[in-house]
Amino acid sequence: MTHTLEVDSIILNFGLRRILSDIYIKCETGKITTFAGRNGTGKSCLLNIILGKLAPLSKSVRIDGRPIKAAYPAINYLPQTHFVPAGLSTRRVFSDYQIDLDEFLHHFPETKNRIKHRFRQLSGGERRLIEVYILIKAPAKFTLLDEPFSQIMPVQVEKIKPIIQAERTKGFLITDHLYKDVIDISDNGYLLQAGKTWRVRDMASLEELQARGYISTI
Ligand SMILES: Nc1ncnc2c1ncn2[C@@H]1O[C@H](COP(=O)(O)OP(=O)(O)OP(=O)(O)O)[C@@H](O)[C@H]1O
Repeated sequence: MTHTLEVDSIILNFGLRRILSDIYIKCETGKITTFAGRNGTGKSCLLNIILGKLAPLSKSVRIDGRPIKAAYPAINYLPQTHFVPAGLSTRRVFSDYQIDLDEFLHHFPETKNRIKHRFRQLSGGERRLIEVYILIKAPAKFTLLDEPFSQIMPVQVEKIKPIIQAERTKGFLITDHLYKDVIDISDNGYLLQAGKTWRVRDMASLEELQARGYISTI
């Protein structure tokens, strides 16, 4: 059965400044949805509204047509900042989140010698890789990934993309400035500009994103 996450009727102001006003996003299980937009347009704010962490003047967040009272456990979220407690041993991180360490090492054998360290002893990129992997694998109907590819080595980004694609029971909503990587795996997408979302009919052609000035035509 396909599940649907829909967001609309959002009005968000900070002081006199209107950040979000004309929003519609639909995310379905089995699909990867890109949520693009320039710095400061309000992408993280919208993700936080979906999660119930930020209260706008109005909002409607629905799963299968019904307004949700709480995001957890249906919706998981990868923030831009590190979320795993740094004092844990790296092995403990995998066991606490109930994620198969051997499978992770199968995908990323280059990290094998790093697993014996505490999480805080890993580099920012190594921590980010593990946090992204945990969120991709953790059970949820919908997973919101805020900038999952930043800080991660390009060769590892190439490995992460098919891992996301393989999680076909989930719906992913992904924002990332490395738009080529997200578009590469996305089924549909939206562009946030001037407080409004625009549905992008054909992400792969890049023409609509160029026409709206999100990416350069060169
Ligand atoms: N608590 C707040 N008070 C006032 N302004 C805020 C607050 N939080 C965010 N903003 C402003 O709202 C705008 C949208 O912020 P947001 O972080 O959602 O942008 P973004 O699209 O996620 O940016 P980026 O791509 O750089 O992460 C920004 O101009 C930001 O400065």
